[in-house]
Amino acid sequence: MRPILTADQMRSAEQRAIDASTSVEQLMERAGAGLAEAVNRFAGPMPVLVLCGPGNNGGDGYVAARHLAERGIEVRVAALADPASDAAKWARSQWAGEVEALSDETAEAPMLIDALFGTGLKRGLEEAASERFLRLSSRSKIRIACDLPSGADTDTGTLLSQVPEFDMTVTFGALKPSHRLYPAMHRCGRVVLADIGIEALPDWHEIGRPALPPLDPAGHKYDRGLVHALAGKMPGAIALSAIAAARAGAGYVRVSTSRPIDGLPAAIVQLDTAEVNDERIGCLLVGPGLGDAPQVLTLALTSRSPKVIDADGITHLGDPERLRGQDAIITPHSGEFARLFGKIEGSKPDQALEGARRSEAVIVYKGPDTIVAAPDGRVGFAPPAPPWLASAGTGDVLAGIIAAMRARGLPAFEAACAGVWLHGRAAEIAGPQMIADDLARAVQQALAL
Ligand SMILES: NC(=O)C1=CN([C@@H]2O[C@H](COP(=O)(O)OP(=O)(O)OC[C@H]3O[C@@H](n4cnc5c(N)ncnc54)[C@H](OP(=O)(O)O)[C@@H]3O)[C@@H](O)[C@H]2O)[C@H](O)CC1
Ligand SMILES: [K+]
Repeated sequence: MRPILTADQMRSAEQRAIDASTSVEQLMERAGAGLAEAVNRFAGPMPVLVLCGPGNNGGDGYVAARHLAERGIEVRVAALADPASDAAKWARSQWAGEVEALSDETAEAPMLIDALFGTGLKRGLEEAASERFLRLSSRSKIRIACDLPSGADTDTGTLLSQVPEFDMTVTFGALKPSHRLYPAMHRCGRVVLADIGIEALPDWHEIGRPALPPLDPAGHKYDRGLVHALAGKMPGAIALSAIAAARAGAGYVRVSTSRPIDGLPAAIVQLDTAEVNDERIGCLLVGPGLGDAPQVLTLALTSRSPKVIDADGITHLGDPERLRGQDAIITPHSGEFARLFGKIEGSKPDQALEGARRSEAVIVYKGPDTIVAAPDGRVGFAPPAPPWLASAGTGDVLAGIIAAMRARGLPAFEAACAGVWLHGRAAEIAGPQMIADDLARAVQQALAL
């Protein structure tokens, strides 16, 4: 799993490396060399224009320019301003070529490397600089960002000025929150992580392929996890969740429903009773299609089993403190999150963490940039998911997959992360014209790959 550090945490990690007798220039040399290596592998020997800013991001740009030129690549460098830091001055002094001043006359090149600003960006780019940056990037065939696309705030995903779409972003030591937060994440292209020898042991990471517990050859259906779903007024939604839970490998899926649900596979058992204190339940699932039936949520909260609470279940909670001691995972989108927790300041991960602490629940905060937050401070950031996931019923499928992961024995945070990853992978497999029913079936393939 790739670590994620905020700008401040990155500066501290850099300082620890410096205290352990690595110089900033050494770190910059590794960063620029890593950038050049990634550029060369990704795009091959294409003429390059490197735009360098005044700080250390610009310094990385000068180093990369030198390494690319040493590989025989045609490189031009245009500077927005003179280097302001000692390390950037050093990097520029090592670049033997010419440095043009970035102006309206600067000519484009087939490849653009943006080393204007990185984690030190404090405000949007000035108008003239922004126009030149956008003009040159629109005229290049391949755009590569050094550390971050210039204009993207490091920690929040916000764009402080206009940011073009990049093909690749090469970052150093750890990813930054904006590589995985909307809207900045969708400007980064592929995010490549170069090792510069700093240690990052963070609580935040990018969600990767889950490690699922191996199946016991002698295990029975309860060992593989019993998901018990509680239906409400619109049983189609809980049917999608139940199918997804079964396809995600739960050994047994049961649905308590007051009326028979059409179209459920025969393997999913329908019950007209709701014994929620059966100790064999690995995960209780409530909320999809619940509608105006808050008593079903109240019943679920009397159970000692782990639970996933989604959709109307979240709406009926009212007070997040009801979740304390419940071993719950909740899966709100931004509207549900705001209704449950009210206004919380800060970035999306800051808000999700505050919500997790208040409720003692693991929170899957959904959106174009889904994140998972745990009360102990861990945050998982989903890799980009296909845009066609935004269709009816896909949230029900996610809740079902997470319930299956929990019932299969993963702890709450890991189960939520695994569910989010499998959901995105299943959407890629199901393809752009998928409906939620296809997504539920594709979970099976996502697990097998
Ligand atoms: N952290 C590490 O381990 C390493 C990081 N590297 C690279 O360094 C950058 C971060 O470098 P830093 O110098 O801190 O910041 P930037 O290069 O992003 O920019 C800072 C300079 O830019 C000025 N500034 C900020 N915003 C603007 C703006 N909108 N317009 C004009 N100028 C701006 C700022 O000046 P101020 O006077 O405003 O403070 C600074 O001069 C990181 O992203 C990596 O790429 C190292 O190379 C290796 C180790
Ligand atoms: K940059």
